[in-house]
Amino acid sequence: MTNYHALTQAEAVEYAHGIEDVFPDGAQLKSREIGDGNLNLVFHISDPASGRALILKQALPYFKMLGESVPLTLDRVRIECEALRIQGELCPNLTPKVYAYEPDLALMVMEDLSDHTVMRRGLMERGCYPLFAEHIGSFLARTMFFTSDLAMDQQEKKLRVKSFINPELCNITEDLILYAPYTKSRMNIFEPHIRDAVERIWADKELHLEVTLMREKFLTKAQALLHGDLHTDNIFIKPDSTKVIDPEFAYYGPMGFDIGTVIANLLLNYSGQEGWSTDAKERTDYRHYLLGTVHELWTQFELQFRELWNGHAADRLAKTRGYQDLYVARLLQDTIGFAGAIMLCRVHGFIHVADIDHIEDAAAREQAQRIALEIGVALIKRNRSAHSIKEVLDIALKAVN
Ligand SMILES: Nc1ncnc2c1ncn2[C@@H]1O[C@H](COP(=O)(O)OP(=O)(O)O)[C@@H](O)[C@H]1O
Ligand SMILES: CSC[C@H]1O[C@H](OP(=O)(O)O)[C@H](O)[C@@H]1O
Repeated sequence: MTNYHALTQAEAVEYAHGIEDVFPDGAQLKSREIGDGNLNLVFHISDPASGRALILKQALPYFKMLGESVPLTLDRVRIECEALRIQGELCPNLTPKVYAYEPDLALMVMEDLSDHTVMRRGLMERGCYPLFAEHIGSFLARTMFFTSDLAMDQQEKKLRVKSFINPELCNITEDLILYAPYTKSRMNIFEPHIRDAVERIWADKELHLEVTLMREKFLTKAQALLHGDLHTDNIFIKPDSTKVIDPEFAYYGPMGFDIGTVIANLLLNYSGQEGWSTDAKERTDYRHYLLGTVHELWTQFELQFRELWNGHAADRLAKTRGYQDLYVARLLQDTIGFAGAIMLCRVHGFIHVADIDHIEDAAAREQAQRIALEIGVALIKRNRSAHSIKEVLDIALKAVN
């Protein structure tokens, strides 16, 4: 990438002028850098006169949140664009349109989704999204079924796996989610008031074995093309629309990781409710809504996944009696285990979530952290014996009662 340099606002505007069919000729464009994520520059470029806008996202060759001394591959933009292309073909209404990809500058240009809300923010304001479970169930079922060996020619799938080898970003997950939280690593960041709970996690050998088995799956199970980072900051939402962004962590991995990430983020918000409302009924009602969404999400996913399997499976053994049931049962177990691991790392690991960290009252924040740790540990320990999504709801209810 010899021509690579990080764009200035003025260069971003100039680049945006060249994108066809978005802005009228001679538009006076404005630019704002809105990148509040951990890794990239994001410019919002708009023409106030026509009301049109686009997003220009550029990767930096290092971890934005850690500084220039910690390098990070620019190849992640290729991965993100290619994943968005595949996801866009399979779920056109659930992904942003991509207008341009410029490998030399490690940038992409896409549809502006500012008319949607970032889902984490929406949940923190107790928003309800009646179509979310169906939409995300469809996204998960379609993107994962059609990229798996169930639906693809096995030779083509292997080439796909090769083009989504994403070692540096996978390494972030392998270390920060599936290793450090179980050790006295300096990558763990947590408040002193939960040290006793964290030390119990560090000492829990039964838990460590379960996480080791899940880590093995993440390292070795090339089951489907995953989004790889499907948390609620990467979902844009409004009552009638859901859009999934930012698949730069995409790789071929175990399907349960993506489903588990969505569920974990709903349960992290669930854990933080004491911090967001002083009204007990309001908290209970919203928790009820969140658990209903977890249940409906899995139900929708399972329904749609089975329908796709029955209508489109290409693998010559896919119709083997009992295979589909066993496959779905194992998927649920993986989902539950990964959901638990993602919850723990977002409480005492390196990267946290605003649903809990932004609670101002220290006692309410501590309560939220303890609830999330309790649910996370219980989900991980249940992963290999679980038979129903209802077990997740029971674990979550027990933690707040
Ligand atoms: N298509 C989009 N429309 C509107 N805002 C966006 C869009 N893509 C990203 N953003 C905003 O830019 C910020 C960072 O985006 P993201 O892709 O998550 O970057 P990172 O990969 O660094 O986390 C977030 O606030 C996100 O909401
Ligand atoms: C050290 S980066 C860790 C963290 O950052 C990613 O978040 P995002 O790109 O959405 O800001 C991802 O969740 C990783 O776990």
